[in-house]
Amino acid sequence: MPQRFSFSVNATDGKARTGVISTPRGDIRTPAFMPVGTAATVKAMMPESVRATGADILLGNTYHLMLRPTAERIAALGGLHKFMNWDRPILTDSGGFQVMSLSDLRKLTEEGVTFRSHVDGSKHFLSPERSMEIQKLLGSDIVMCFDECPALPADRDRIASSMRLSMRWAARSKEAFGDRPGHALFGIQQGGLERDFREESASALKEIGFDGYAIGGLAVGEGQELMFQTLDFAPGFLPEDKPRYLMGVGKPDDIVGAVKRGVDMMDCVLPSRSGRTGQAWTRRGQVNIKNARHADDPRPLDEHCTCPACRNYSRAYLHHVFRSQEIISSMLLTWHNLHYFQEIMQGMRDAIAGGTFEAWEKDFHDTRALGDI
Ligand SMILES: O=c1[nH]cnc2c(CCNCC3CCCCC3)c3[nH]c(NCc4cccs4)nc3cc12
Ligand SMILES: [Zn+2]
Repeated sequence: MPQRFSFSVNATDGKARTGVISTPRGDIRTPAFMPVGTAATVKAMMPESVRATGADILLGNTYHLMLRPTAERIAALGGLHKFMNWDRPILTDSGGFQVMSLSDLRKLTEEGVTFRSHVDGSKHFLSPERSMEIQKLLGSDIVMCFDECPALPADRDRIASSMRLSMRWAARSKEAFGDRPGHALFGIQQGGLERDFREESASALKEIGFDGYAIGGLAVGEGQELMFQTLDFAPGFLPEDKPRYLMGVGKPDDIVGAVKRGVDMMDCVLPSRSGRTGQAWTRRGQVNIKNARHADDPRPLDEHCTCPACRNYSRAYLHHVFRSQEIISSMLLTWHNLHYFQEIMQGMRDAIAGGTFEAWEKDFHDTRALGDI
């Protein structure tokens, strides 16, 4: 078991790369999709089920865990891996993004952010230093810098000043992180949709030096076309030999387009959250199991899928348990969606390794165009 954190690119096809991130807690095959484990659980899934879908790594949520049960309590209980019974790699976010999108009564200064908990209104403070301390208490393997993600649309001055604040916070994050062999710290590129600010941000991060580089500030309402337009240049400013993590993405076609443009890692609540709302993602598009058209349908969600939901249950059953708000509904649809997202990642890893990414992408889009049967 390696005691260090390292990344090796094993094959490329155009800008797309496939490789492995080695960590003391196990390998992460890239391109990788990271399921979100918000309050120390991937909702409606046991950890062994998450592993069975093909996940090598999952996300822990600093904002939620610092409020409840607190990072100190998780540390006293042996850390997040032990607490949630997941012994493979965990990436934790810095908490900054969620503070800005979930909490109220926030005050943002150069120092950091003070805010009130959305749980009980108690007062809290986050800064690069406090975020590093919390993520260390949680014991995560990949730590994210404390950054600010500006809401779009924003004018160039706002984008520039926000990005420069995040770069100062990145330097403070690195300083506070210290030297932790086997643990990684990822910087986060900002700069909105602006080529010059993306380049300035990448240069600042490379100067500081990180184990991996995230692309932040996207998937915040700009739409797929503008996101792809930005991804046509933003990853290229980052080091080739380090992992690139696109934050908060996305729908299956967003994920494919991002990998095509050189992204190695992604996270999104979509497969788990939409599973709980009855939305199934399949190779032929989305299936809303709530729709009456499924009530008598004996077929599986997706006859090609090997997940437990598709192997053992009919659409009629899934329709019934969703309508009846049975707990198994969230379990089966979440399992299916995570399984399908991991299948897309495995398909791309194989296609890049075989130099057939273009053909794989064409088949991916043609099949979705057929629509659900
Ligand atoms: O610049 C960013 N800096 C830091 N985090 C970002 C995130 C959160 C990524 N998922 C964290 C997870 C941690 C564990 C709990 C779940 C989130 C983003 N998510 C999105 N889009 C999806 C969006 C989600 C919500 C609104 S937009 N763009 C993002 C941009 C940034
Ligand atoms: Zn399935």
